[in-house]
Amino acid sequence: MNPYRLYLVTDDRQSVDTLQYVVREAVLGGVTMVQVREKHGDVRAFIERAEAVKAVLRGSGVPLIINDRVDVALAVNADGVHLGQSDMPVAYARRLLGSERLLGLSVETEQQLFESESLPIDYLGLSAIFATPTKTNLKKHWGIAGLKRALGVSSRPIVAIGGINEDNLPDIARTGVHGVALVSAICDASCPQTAARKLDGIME
Ligand SMILES: Cc1ncc(COP(=O)(O)OP(=O)(O)O)c(N)n1
Ligand SMILES: Cc1ncsc1CCOP(=O)(O)O
Ligand SMILES: [Mg+2]
Repeated sequence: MNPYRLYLVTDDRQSVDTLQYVVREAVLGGVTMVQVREKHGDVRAFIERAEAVKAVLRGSGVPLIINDRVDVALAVNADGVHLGQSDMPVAYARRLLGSERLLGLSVETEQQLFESESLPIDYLGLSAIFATPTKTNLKKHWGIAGLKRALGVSSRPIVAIGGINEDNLPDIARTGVHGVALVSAICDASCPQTAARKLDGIME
């Protein structure tokens, strides 16, 4: 099973109850991986919210990934970490995480894409495919052409992220990309389960 196919990234503006509801429903709808992304609270709140998601995921077989923070991932015994270009360097993270946990890295430029080939990571987050209100401090929009180029260059699984929804997903899926990561298309949906199921159907 490809764990990257439909990758939910959580919305840190949602309450813990909503967070748990969204994750539970999204898993029922076919999400294959969940990342807890917290950009505003303190580390204590991050751990509490990660534990809340972990409780929902227990027994589902869906891996729990922590955004940005290796310490939080270790504290809650998560399945992996997703790092950005200004987070802990991946060589340090890999040493702390060991070889079993998943380690993902955001790639925002062609240069970073080439450099990533020699890094001890499991997958790349190609950031961002399209403009998105969810994250506005983006270096570049790869578009479909950039995604195809990256797939031709990288030997690692690629997860496309940024502005992806059910309207543009068919074009992305046709590139053969390993997975797509989404925040608003699932977290803001009136029924996250139905949304995830539709997106999963398109990825198939
Ligand atoms: C799967 C995935 N890909 C890219 C990102 C973006 O990470 P980063 O560039 O570190 O930005 P923040 O998410 O930390 O704002 C991601 N989170 N997940
Ligand atoms: C975390 C992140 N990294 C690059 S774009 C993005 C946000 C994706 O959110 P959405 O799926 O709502 O566009
Ligand atoms: Mg980050």
